[in-house]
Amino acid sequence: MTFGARYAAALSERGRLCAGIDPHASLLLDWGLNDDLAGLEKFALTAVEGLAPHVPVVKPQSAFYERFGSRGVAVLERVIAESKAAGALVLLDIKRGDIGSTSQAYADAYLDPASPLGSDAVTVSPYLGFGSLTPFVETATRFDAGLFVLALTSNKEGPEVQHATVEDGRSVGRVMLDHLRRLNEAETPLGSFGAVVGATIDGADGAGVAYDFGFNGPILAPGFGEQGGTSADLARIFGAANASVVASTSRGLLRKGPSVAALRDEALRLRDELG
Ligand SMILES: O=c1ccn([C@@H]2O[C@H](COP(=O)(O)O)[C@@H](O)[C@H]2O)c(=O)[nH]1
Repeated sequence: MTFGARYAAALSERGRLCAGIDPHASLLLDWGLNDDLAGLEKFALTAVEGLAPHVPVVKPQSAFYERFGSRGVAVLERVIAESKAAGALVLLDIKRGDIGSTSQAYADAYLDPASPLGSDAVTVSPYLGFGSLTPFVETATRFDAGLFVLALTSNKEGPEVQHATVEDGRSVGRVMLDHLRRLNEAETPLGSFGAVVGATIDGADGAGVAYDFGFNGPILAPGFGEQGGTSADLARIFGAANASVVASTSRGLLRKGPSVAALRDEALRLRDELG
């Protein structure tokens, strides 16, 4: 089953919340844990226990595990395995992108199910040119995995690059969405090539022209919660494409811990709010 098909099924079964599992040092301390390897492990696996059985997608942010070196990465491997076992799709947030030959090694590391870090999907950066992502696209296709391409990010600095225009007048963000539209053409129920579009953006390019998010692919909307994005913003930005959006929250949700029940209850509350 393709990633797009698994994603569509997961959203119809579990709603549209993506749970970010980001072990910030400050959150570890809030949970009464030390900012060390044992604290990381306790935090991450508690979050998995509270969230992964209930949400369609979990999104561990690799940086927070890499902070602890190889032993932190071993914790990330457990987060991936245990989240999958709980029935969630794992979207590993790595934002990788490089020349093609190196991209192939990243794709092998993160998309091959036989790899210890093999995930259902990863975030990738197209800013070495969309074509540099070809090894990711081919590897994702081979393994029925997915990609989420940074198109219109949630941070305020993004428009400097993403609203810049190319020769034919399209903004860079629109060019990325058009590439995804081509990759997802004719796929049912949904293609496997998604976009990252912040829940914080205003929905239009620098010239005020609204973006068309009907590219037949999954959409990850980070910035929901802590960064200010709301469910009303999602409806306004995405219109009919909102049905393919998972709204991603990390800190806002994780602050409800360390109680497993409180994490679950907040995830279910947000799921209901998102509709
Ligand atoms: O445009 C983007 C792309 C990715 N992110 C990531 O999402 C989470 C957001 O965490 P919050 O605590 O809910 O703010 C984090 O892992 C970012 O690296 C993003 O925020 N914006």
